[in-house]
Amino acid sequence: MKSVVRRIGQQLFTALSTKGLAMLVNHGVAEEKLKAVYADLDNFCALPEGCQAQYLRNPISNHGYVKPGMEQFDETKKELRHSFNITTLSAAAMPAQEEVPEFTQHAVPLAHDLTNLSRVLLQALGYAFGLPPSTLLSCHSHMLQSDGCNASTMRILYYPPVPPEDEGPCYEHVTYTRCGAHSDRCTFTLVAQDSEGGLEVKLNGSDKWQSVGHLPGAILVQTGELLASWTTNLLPALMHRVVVPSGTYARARGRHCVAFFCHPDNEAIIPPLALRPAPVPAPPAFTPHTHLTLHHRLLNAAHHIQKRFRETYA
Ligand SMILES: O=C(O)CCC(=O)C(=O)O
Ligand SMILES: [Fe+2]
Repeated sequence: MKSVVRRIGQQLFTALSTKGLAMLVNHGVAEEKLKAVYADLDNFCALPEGCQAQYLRNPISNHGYVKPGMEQFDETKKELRHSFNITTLSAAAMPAQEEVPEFTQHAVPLAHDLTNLSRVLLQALGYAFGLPPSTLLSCHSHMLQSDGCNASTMRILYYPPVPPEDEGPCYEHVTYTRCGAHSDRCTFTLVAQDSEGGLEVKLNGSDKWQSVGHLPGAILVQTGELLASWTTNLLPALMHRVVVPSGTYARARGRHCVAFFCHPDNEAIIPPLALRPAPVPAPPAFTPHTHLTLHHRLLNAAHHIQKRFRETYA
C-alpha cells in the first residue's frame, strides 16, 4: 500500500507541477453514486421555492442550498447554477426524506468516499514533498466531521439549460455563464463531472482558456490556493471557469458535477514545506524557486476562507 501511495504521490506531483491539474482513474468512487446525487439535486431543484428556503446556505457553516444568483464569481454575467453545499453529514441538515427521498443515503456515503480519497492524496503529496506522509494528513483531520473545525465541503452542482443565444428582445440581452473565472480557496479540489463539458482552465503562464476534456469516470484534481501558497507556487492554483456550450442543442441540456473542496483544519498551521527539488526536471514555465525554504507564508485557513466568502456571496 505504501508503495502505491508513494507512486500516486510522484504522479500527482508531476501532473500538478507541470500541468496544474491531474486526472485520477481507478479511484474507487462508483459512477452510480454520482448519478444518484445528480438526480437528487434535480429533485431538490424541482421543489417549491418555499420548501427549498428552509435549506438555504448558512453563511457561517457554508452548508446548504445556493440558488442561482446567490453566488457570483463574474459580476458581468448571469451565473446559472444551483448548488447544495454539504459541510455537515447530519441527516437533520439534509433535505427531508419526504421532500427528496434518499438524499442523505446517497450524499453521505459519497462524501465519505471523497474524504477518504482526499486522505490518500494528502499522504501521497506528503511523500512527494519528502515529508513524513502524515504531515499534511494530520492538518486535515476534521474533514466533514460536522464539528465546525474544518471547512471541507462537498458541493453537488446543477447548471440548468441556458436560453438560446438569440432569445428575447435586445434591450433585455443578458450574457449567461455557468461559473465565472476563479481559483479554489482550499488545499485541493476533486471534481467529478458528467459528460456535458464546459470546464475551462488557464494553464500556468498562459492567458488562453483551454477546455478540460471529459475523460469518462475520471476525477479531476485541481490545486487550491492554500496548497499553491504552501508550495510557493511550485504547484500553482489554476484559474478555471465553466462556460455555456455553444449551439441550441447543447445549451438546452443541464450539466451536473460534484466538487469536493479539501480544506485544512481551521486551527492548523501548515509547517513550512521544505521541499526537495522536484523529482522531474522543472518545465520552462517555472523558474527555479531558490527561495523555497526561506519564504513561507503561514496562513490561518479559517481567515482566508471567510475573506473569500465575503467576496463571492451576495
Ligand atoms: O462545475 C465545475 O466543473 C467546477 C465548479 C467549480 O469550479 C467550483 O464550484 O469551484
Ligand atoms: Fe472552482
